[in-house]
Amino acid sequence: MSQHEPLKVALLGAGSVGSQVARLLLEGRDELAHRVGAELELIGIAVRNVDAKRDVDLPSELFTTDAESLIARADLVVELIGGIEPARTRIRTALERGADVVTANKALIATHGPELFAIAQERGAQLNYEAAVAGAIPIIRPLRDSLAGDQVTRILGIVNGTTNFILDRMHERGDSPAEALRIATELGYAEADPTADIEGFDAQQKAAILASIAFHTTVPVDSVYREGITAVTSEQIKAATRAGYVVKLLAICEKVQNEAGEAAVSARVHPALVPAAHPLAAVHGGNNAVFIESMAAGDLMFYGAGAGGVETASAVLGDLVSAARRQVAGGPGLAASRHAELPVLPIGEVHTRYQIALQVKDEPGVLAKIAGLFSDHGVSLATLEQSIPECDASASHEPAAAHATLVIGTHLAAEHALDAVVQALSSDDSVHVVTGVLRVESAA
Ligand SMILES: NC(=O)C1=CN([C@@H]2O[C@H](COP(=O)(O)OP(=O)(O)OC[C@H]3O[C@@H](n4cnc5c(N)ncnc54)[C@H](O)[C@@H]3O)[C@@H](O)[C@H]2O)C=CC1
Ligand SMILES: N[C@@H](CC=O)C(=O)O
Ligand code: NA
Repeated sequence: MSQHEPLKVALLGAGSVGSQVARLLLEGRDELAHRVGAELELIGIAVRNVDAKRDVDLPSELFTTDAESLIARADLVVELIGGIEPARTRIRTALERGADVVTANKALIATHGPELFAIAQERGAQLNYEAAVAGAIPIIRPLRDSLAGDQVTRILGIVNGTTNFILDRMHERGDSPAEALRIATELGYAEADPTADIEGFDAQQKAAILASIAFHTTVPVDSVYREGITAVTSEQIKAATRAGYVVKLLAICEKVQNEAGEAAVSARVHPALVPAAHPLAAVHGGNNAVFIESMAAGDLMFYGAGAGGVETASAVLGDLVSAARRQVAGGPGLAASRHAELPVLPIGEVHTRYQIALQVKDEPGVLAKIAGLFSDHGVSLATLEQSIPECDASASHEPAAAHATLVIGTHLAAEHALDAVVQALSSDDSVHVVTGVLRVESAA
């Protein structure tokens, strides 16, 4: 590993996201050091009350109420206190010192982004904010970097996990909005003041950030039309369901033409009916999804956890590692780290489930024999479907074809074991032919 000095990381805030960032930084210290080329040393966590009870057990000596002196010693500052002040002043101080900053604070980026980016640029520092929009989902970087050569025409998405959770609960379980919000808050999805979620302010800030990046334009938060979900009733949800729709809080950012036919930007956030068959209708709980339409790439879709402490911490750490790599390398850093050098499994050692179709003799004892061939190789059967071809008596005087088609589903098995079963089946005199093997894949 490189001999680069450890990089000092100051964390501001130890709430839902901050405490998870601290935990992942401490638990992943060695691995992160390999990825960065230097240790990421968590030098302290600035909080309001060092004795407050927290969900995550963190070393008490890390806590301080003196954020200023922590920032003064840091190479990288992670701001996770939220809101405008003192977050804005702390980030300004850090950037003015030349430290890189990572934040999840969409309220701040949407309202004071230009001022902070200007300081960052002037001081040669980075201000990363992937977690500010759609939590764990990589969306800022793809929009800003990967699509930098394309023309984005429209963004349509669910960008607030709390309201998606509430609407989903109202729709799926008939929960009251208040009960659903209580659970969303317990799960760490809601803002410190959940009015930001339910009245659509949070989604409005995210829409302003997305539209600004996508359309290379300053999109003030107040120019984004906003309606929250507080006026959505369970009767409306039921009526929407009957008509084949689902109610979702959408953020829609578009490149349009104004009445004079000139290019313009429109951004709005409001509840809307989405057809039940639309992919957005299948976004449940605290998840988010963002569709991007662009001239060259066409349609792209991003989906995943839009809220939650540990999920959001993933995006924060990604930003942190990226900034730290630049500090170590004096540039973008490693294109791809290879330090783990794990063995790559041959296909025979891969475990999956299988569906095997075969034609067998239609006679007594065959099924038991075939089941035996599977169990001889340690492959256990999950499903078995048998069909016998119908015989058209008027077309032929021959006896009915004495074979049956079997479709067998297995539980998880190693590929080499499955190969052995197929070989055994192929050479068994009860089997006419193994007609096909498909692997059955599903989410982990
Ligand atoms: N919770 C989530 O799912 C997501 C949150 N975010 C953003 O991440 C940031 C943090 O959010 P959460 O962790 O959920 O909030 P939180 O309310 O759980 O945590 C904020 C913490 O900062 C502390 N704090 C407030 N003022 C402080 C100060 N002056 N100095 C030190 N600590 C102070 C609070 O006591 C609290 O412990 C916010 O900007 C939020 O919008 C972004 C994406 C997802
Ligand atoms: N409160 C926000 C948290 C993530 O940005 C949400 O519910 O989406
Ligand atoms: Na994100």
